Amino acid sequence: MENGYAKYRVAVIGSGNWGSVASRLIASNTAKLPSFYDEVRMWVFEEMLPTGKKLSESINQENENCKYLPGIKLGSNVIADPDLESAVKDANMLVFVTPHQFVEGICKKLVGKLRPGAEAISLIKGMEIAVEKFSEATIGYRKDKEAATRWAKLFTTPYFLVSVVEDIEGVELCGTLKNVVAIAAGLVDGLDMGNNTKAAIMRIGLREMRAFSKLLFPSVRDNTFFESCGVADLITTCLGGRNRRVAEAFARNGGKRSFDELEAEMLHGQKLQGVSTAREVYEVLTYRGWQELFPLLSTVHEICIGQLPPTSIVEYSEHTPNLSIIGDPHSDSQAQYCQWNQKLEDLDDELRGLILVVVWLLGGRVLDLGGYCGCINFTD
Ligand SMILES: NC(=O)C1=CN([C@@H]2O[C@H](COP(=O)(O)OP(=O)(O)OC[C@H]3O[C@@H](n4cnc5c(N)ncnc54)[C@H](O)[C@@H]3O)[C@@H](O)[C@H]2O)C=CC1
Ligand SMILES: O=C(CO)COP(=O)(O)O
Repeated sequence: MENGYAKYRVAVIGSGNWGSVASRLIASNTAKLPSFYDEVRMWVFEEMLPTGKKLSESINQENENCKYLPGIKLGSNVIADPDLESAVKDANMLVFVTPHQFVEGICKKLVGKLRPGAEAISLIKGMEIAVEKFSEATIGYRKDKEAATRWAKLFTTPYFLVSVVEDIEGVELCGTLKNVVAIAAGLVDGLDMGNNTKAAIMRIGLREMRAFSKLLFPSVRDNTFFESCGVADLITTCLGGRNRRVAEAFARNGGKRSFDELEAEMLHGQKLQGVSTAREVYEVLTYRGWQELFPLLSTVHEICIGQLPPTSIVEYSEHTPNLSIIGDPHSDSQAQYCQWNQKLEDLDDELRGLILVVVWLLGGRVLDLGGYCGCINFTD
């Protein structure tokens, strides 16, 4: 008996492409592991199929999600349930896997409806695992390694390796931000600029992902970007994902057809995350005055809303004098900052914080990256 529960009961909230894959994966484990109930309830956002049948009914009859994961059996212990409350009411392990724009509304409906002590995970990673090709993922956790390991057990199969990392914000931001970089990669493809340019965009994108994450959350670890959720997911999404594909079409059309229009036409109900994420990131950058530090992330949004042409994706670099300060504090060209940073790093946290505040009050530009490095830029 763990956490007061004899057994764990899993509900999956979402039944799109990844939601269906995740349900299948989990159900293959719950059927085998004695600490879990076999049944996995999958909440389905109800839709009418062209046949006139409801999606949830079709899934339960065919054991297949013919709209979002056709041709793959989910496992007889996956039960589709269009009623959110009923799908979660007995569960003590909840797996959230809907497009992020719907999460808030769903959570509001769940208030007061969950079992006390229920745990939840948000899924942000995944590849072609429904057909059992080798793949991997990362789970971020804060403090409770035992719970993280339990979640990893629920997902791990011989073809899907799951690691756990004590860096919840880093893992979350990797999954979020790489979709913006994937838009940039797709634009490069649509402009027929070739692999060297695309590799450069991916490198700059990864660097901005890391810098942005560390500025927002100083606890974020460098190593997280070398886990599956970082560089591996970035590569796969930039080579083959939906964001990349739709961005390529956007660039081929010279930006004349909107992302919304292309998404509806090309994805048949699946949702892009990169365009709305770019907008949300841009809001943070504008609010904090960080736009020029993150030219790639900023430019993607400005292209998406038609403020800049798709070609701008490769035209911003000359305006980026400060990026290396954050992305690579040890680069030769930034020696003066490094000296400052090294001195700051040697100080204890309180004193360093005090110095940074004083510099800020004197009008200097301060980037406090916590234990990693505190940066002062007097020249901006
Ligand atoms: N497909 C993939 O390979 C991966 C996706 N993810 C992430 O998982 C999340 C879910 O993606 P997918 O499962 O691929 O979904 P999807 O993009 O394949 O499907 C869209 C889903 O949204 C549902 N939906 C539409 N309107 C809705 C509404 N008003 N309220 C609630 N749901 C609504 C649809 O019924 C469908 O289930 C996304 O954040 C995505 O970035 C993460 C890893 C891999
Ligand atoms: O969010 C996703 C994977 O994490 C899905 O996006 P892509 O299909 O563009 O890779």
